[in-house]
Amino acid sequence: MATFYDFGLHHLVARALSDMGFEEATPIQAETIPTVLQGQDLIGQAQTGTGKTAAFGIPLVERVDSEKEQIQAVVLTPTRELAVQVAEELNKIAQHKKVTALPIYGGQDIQRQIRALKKRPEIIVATPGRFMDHMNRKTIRLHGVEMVVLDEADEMLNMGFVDDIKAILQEMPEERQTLLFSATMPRPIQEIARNFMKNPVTISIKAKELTVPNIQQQYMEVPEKQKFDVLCRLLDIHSPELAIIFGRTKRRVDELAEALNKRGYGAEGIHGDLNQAKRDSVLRKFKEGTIEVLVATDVAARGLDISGVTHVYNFDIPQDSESYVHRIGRTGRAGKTGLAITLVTPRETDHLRYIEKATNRKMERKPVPTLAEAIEGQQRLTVDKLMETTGSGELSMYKSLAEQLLDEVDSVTLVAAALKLLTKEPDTTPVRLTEEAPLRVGKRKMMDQSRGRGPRTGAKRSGGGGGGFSRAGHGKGRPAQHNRNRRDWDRDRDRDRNRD
Ligand SMILES: Nc1ncnc2c1ncn2[C@@H]1O[C@H](COP(=O)(O)OP(=O)(O)OP(=O)(O)O)[C@@H](O)[C@H]1O
Ligand SMILES: [Mg+2]
Repeated sequence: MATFYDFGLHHLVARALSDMGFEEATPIQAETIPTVLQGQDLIGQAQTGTGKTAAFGIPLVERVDSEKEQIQAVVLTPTRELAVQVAEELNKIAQHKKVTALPIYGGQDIQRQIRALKKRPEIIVATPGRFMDHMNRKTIRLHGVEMVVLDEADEMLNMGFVDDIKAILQEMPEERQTLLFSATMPRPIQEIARNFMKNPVTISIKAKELTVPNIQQQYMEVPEKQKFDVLCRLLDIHSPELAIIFGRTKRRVDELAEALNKRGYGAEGIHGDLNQAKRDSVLRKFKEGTIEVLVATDVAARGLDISGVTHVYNFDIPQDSESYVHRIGRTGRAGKTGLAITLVTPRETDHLRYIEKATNRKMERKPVPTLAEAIEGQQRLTVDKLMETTGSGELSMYKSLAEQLLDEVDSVTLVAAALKLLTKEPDTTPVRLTEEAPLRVGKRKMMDQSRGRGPRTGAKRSGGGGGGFSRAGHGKGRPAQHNRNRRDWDRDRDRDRNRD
């Protein structure tokens, strides 16, 4: 394994990595850092949670010159939260070198961003919509840009973003270095990418499967009407430290979060229709553990690195295999283990098979948990808490009371009553969830797969075609069922573009 000293990094960068607890380079870092340092264009693919951010972040910080006082590197990300997170990681790598990474994204006060830009940060991490806004206002100067990174490159080059990306890249100096990173890099996207890269090398960490082995993958076949009760039972059984539940649409996420709260779970939703202050506060509460359950659309599927996420539940099966890979990749990061469970209605099993085929990994079928198992799970949790408290040694003020009580009731009855009080018993409060139509595999998708091309990406985006990078045929094979709710798909990227 390579250590960071092998790359000949500036000692201030090496020191920062050691402060961050990075000892050895991950495989994608070991393979890409020397190439990126040489100035080569590159497409980097490696599984979720394997350190792609630092794979581009280290050479970026290494190569920018703090004396130059101009923007020298730009990283583009598909969501605002990811822009913030990537900027944070870059600033950690840059903590000892006098280099700053500034996040620029929609939903944040633009005047504040303009003031921050005047301080001449060396690196900008941005969502495309707000970045274009600054380009048009001429509040961002790009003549000094030497490196551009598209994080989540396949998502960025999907139809919803490609025109923006093209417009942004046209404003950049020709002789720049362009880097693309993602855990999924479908071939059509790589072909698009070649249009604006110079002889890129592709570095792909060889793995039999697209997903990391430390995520246990399971599925359950459940009729639509029973999905919510099953989800509640699963939460009771697993008592996750932190869990993300993915729903198909924004409405679905709102309804799920409300329903979970009614049943006594600390949950909040995140999606692109919420204002940024709300999105920020929900994510902050989740990271702090104030809420244990984050209900999300695909807006939270990519890139987010939140430690302590032990479980991912696909309440609705994701519509394409890329979405599946990224969603479940929110757990099992940096070598940790995780559990991902997908609920699938009987009519969606073909769709599940398509995902399995595309990821080259079978999900383990599990029976639907029973009510008894849910109760048992909660009881176990209570017992654990109780036993932990017996060891805490701060019970003196309760002991005489306990002795008094034991004079009146026998010990078994007393402990049983305490257990009952402490246990969250299954809650059957009625909830309202609008039913979703089953997601079926499109004919085209199946055909692509049988021809060995893998599924197309970009089916979920509507509009935005043309612009040189889009390809004929995009958007045609969308399963009919998708159309019904299309306006409700979380198209956060469009909001970034149109409204900010
Ligand atoms: N060399 C390293 N040693 C220890 N930890 C590391 C190292 N490199 C990265 N990490 C940590 O691993 C975690 C995952 O990294 P990162 O978010 O970059 O993954 P990723 O490959 O971009 O995943 P995704 O595909 O989901 O975006 C982060 O918490 C990061 O700080
Ligand atoms: Mg990443």
